[in-house]
Amino acid sequence: MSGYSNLRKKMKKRNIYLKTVPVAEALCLAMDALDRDGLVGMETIPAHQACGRVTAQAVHAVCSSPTFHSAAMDGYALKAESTFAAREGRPVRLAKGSQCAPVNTGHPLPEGMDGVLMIEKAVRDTDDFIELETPVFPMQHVRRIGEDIVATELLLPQNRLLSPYDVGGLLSAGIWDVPVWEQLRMTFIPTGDEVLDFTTRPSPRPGQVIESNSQVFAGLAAAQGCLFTRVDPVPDNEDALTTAVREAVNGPSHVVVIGAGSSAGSKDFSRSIIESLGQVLVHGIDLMPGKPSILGIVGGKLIVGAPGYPVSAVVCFEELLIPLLSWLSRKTPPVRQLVDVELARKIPSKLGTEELVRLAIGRVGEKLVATPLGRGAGMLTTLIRAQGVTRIPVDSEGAEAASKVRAELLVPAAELDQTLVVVGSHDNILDVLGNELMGLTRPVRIASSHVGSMGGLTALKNRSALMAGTHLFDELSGDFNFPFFRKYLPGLNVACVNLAIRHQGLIVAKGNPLGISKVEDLARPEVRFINRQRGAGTRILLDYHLRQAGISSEQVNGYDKEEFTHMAVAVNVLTGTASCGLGIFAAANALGLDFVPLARERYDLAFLPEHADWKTEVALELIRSASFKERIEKLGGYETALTGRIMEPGQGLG
Ligand SMILES: Nc1nc2c(c(=O)[nH]1)N[C@H]1C(S)=C(S)[C@@H](COP(=O)(O)OP(=O)(O)OC[C@H]3O[C@@H](n4cnc5c(N)ncnc54)[C@H](O)[C@@H]3O)O[C@H]1N2
Ligand code: MOO
Repeated sequence: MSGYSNLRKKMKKRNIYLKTVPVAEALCLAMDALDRDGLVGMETIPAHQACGRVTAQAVHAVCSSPTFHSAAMDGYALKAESTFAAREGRPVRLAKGSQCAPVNTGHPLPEGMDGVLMIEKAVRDTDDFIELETPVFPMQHVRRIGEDIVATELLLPQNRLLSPYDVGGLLSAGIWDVPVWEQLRMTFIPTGDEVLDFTTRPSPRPGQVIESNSQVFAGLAAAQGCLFTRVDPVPDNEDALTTAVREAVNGPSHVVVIGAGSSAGSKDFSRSIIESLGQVLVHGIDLMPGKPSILGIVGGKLIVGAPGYPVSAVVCFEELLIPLLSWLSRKTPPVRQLVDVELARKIPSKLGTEELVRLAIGRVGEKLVATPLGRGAGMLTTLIRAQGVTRIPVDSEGAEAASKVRAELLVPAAELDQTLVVVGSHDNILDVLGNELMGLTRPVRIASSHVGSMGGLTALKNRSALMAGTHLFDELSGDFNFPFFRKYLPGLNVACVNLAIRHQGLIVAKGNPLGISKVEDLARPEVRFINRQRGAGTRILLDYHLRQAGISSEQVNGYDKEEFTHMAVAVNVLTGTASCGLGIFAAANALGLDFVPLARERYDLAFLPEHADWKTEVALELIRSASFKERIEKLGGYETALTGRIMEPGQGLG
């Protein structure tokens, strides 16, 4: 009984009444509630330090520029009318001192002079006189007083984001101090018992997480011209967090962010604390990730409850904080470039919520191809790997593979042309290749999508990848890849370069407690297998070995359980979810697992020569290099006898 009532009490405390609103509405609610002029004051700062700041008032020029008539060229100042008679072959002579005077660019024009002859136009130049054959018209090569800036004129209006050019203009106009809006200040309060202060360089134990969101926010805030303070992480204790929030609100910051604790957990206090100190304006936006974001107001300051998951936190920053910081600082919010991209894989989506999906984007021929990245809100690497983001509308169930979607770019468009799209089977060698390509004078970035060898061939066929990682073994011929090219890419001229011969084997727990030593062991009832997805070369290899051993798939416990990568298979073994899986040595090695070698196979990169571009060429050249071979050998579990060679049909492992 008492257990029940405790739980009910806890449930009552939980914020299960989250009511989501569209992002635009959330922003309006915050803008309506905040007194911007009261919150963000004006200050006067030295003009030379004002780049990136926003003028709070109109700025008028104090002095003109130039402040005097000035020579625009090196040459001779003179009276224009004294030169009117000059013609080719009928030079006019002017005495130095009385009729003309030497001037350099920028010098004041001597009294009584109104034009400048460029020095190279003087057909004779002696100690006493010059001669010219072309007339000078009045004010020729002269910069007049106030040509650029006229004293008293409006130089810059209010709410102008000051550029380096503006600073130049301010100084030229004799303005030493400039009225600007205060620079926004943000305090970030990381929360959570499990959250470790990164400044102590901690080693996380199970249940612990290294605090990183504050530093992501620090960088994002700096990019918005906002000063940033992080306080030490606060444990999941309502009183301690309330104190931290109160202190932050009483401090100099205009914006206070509580990192995590925004959702419905029994220790998620952000909402109740904001309610106790001020007002919650929004709890929940119609957007995933980032849904449980909170906007509130305490003591006239903006207070934000950012979700704890890194991707959700970033969405909260990008969708809510950037528009609000821009508004508070009177800046125009940044706009991302839009491009149409073709999806390399389908994006399923739930009806009822708008979803943001990050994309790895690269140019393949005429089109931009996008691979949807994982959607876990905790996947920081999706932020690292993305070049764009697409929005799946609230009323959509997603987008199909090969369909076009609109993407917002997170990088300059030119970067997409430097990206080599590799689709297909994944191997750690691709990471080595990716790293080496970035070291070139003209760096190439790899965007790789792991859809298995067959998926890679489909991508080549659809011209949505430049290269495809493939290791398809044909048991009839004993050859790799070519029999599959003939069958699935008929009529296409497909070439392939070998990256390595790699060792595939059974990945088992450290010490191999079940004594798994051969493929026959997979039929033992106590062995729980973890398979690869259909179309993966590794799965085809498994099926071959099962057939050789006379074992049907039904006999393998776990045959239907699929993972998409070697590492995911290894993780299943590490956590005990499975006792065994087929994969490469590198994956077992990375997680300290044991490896029972089963087969040697060719891991190649396939490409269409007539579709290849400079990036393909650069990659091929690098793969052929001796240093690349050396790096592969260092990984262990690979042989490099064929590395860099263009393969021939029927070559097998020879
Ligand atoms: N029953 C429900 N559960 C959850 C809901 C919901 O609606 N009902 N919403 C889910 C969604 S969506 C999100 S997003 C998260 C938001 O979680 P919180 O804001 O409450 O954050 P925590 O649970 O405390 O942490 C989540 C996750 O993030 C890690 N974390 C926290 N702070 C940091 C930091 N500064 N740096 C790096 N990582 C951090 C934390 O350890 C957790 O792993 O809630 C869902 N749950
Ligand atoms: O909205 Mo949460 O931010 O999906 O992950």
